[in-house]
Amino acid sequence: MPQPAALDTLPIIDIAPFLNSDLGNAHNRSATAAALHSACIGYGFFYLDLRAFVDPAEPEELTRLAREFFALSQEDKDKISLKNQDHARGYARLKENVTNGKADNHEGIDFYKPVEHPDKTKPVWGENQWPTIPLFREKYEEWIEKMKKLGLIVMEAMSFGLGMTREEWQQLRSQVDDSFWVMRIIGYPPLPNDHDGYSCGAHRDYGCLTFLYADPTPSALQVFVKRPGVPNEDTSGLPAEQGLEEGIWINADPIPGCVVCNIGEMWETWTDGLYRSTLHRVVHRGSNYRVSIPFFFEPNFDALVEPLETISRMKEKGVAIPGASRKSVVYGDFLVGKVGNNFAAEGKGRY
Ligand SMILES: O=C(O)CCC(=O)C(=O)O
Ligand SMILES: [Fe+2]
Repeated sequence: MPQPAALDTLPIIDIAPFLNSDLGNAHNRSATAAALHSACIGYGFFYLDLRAFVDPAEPEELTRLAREFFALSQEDKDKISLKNQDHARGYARLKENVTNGKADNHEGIDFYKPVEHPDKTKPVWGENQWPTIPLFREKYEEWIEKMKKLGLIVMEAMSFGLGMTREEWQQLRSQVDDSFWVMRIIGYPPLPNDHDGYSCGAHRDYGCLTFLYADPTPSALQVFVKRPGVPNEDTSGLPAEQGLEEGIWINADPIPGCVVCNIGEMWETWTDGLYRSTLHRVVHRGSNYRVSIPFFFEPNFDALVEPLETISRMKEKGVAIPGASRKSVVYGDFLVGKVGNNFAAEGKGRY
């Protein structure tokens, strides 16, 4: 029997056992690794309890700084427009981002890993543009360093969950140890009833791991959970190939001390479809101005992403692997294919 929507909540996973190398906590590590594995198979989304890793005051300060930026005049915000740069790094106005052909009701700033020899005529190869608000850059750079560390920690925990050998983990680690990360700061005014689209339309994240901290606004981020037998009553705005999928939208409301984590499309290649990147969207109908600050921990720009050895072993053992949903790819080529279009497109579209 399908479960009623109210019972569906995402699992909460404590990353603490992977924060130090205390050999005594092998048991807790296995529990965390197993929880990650089943969350990736069942949802592609979960909460990560980070209380042992970050002080909750830190991300709160970041959303405060973000609000200070979004409260500036349009003219001042446009000073760091992504159009000054490579059309990816910088500020995008309200409705400038387009998902599934519809304008998203948000504004935001994107920062990418800095590159040597920047060239703003090349997709994603320009320079970051920082607001001049005091401490803005310093505080965000501290958070980026933390999220990069967290990315490697979660990846290592996932490698245990997938039964990878230590050598295989080192090989995977070498594909993500110079992550081509993205730090995104998003501001959402309330969604007007007559807006043709969403606060952020349904999409999958395309990379590796997303760590999303959001202010406490409830009922904004929604995750599409497959439920065979439950016809999706709300297919509007879904990508065309998803329109017939059976399932429900569940809320992923913020939990104090946690970030929401989801896996991107590169995991579909690594696991030959065992882990799937899950659709999500933002429908913010409340009356406040919502701020979220997702950090995208991505593979290295030149990483060749292809199915992992451990998946072949699972197949030999009879584990049902859905099969390649996407081809092996060099991450940077894949990324440029996604965001490079922004050069040509009228509206910017990330997904
Ligand atoms: O703001 C949110 O809650 C989600 C944003 C998101 O999904 C994205 O930027 O990829
Ligand atoms: Fe997303």
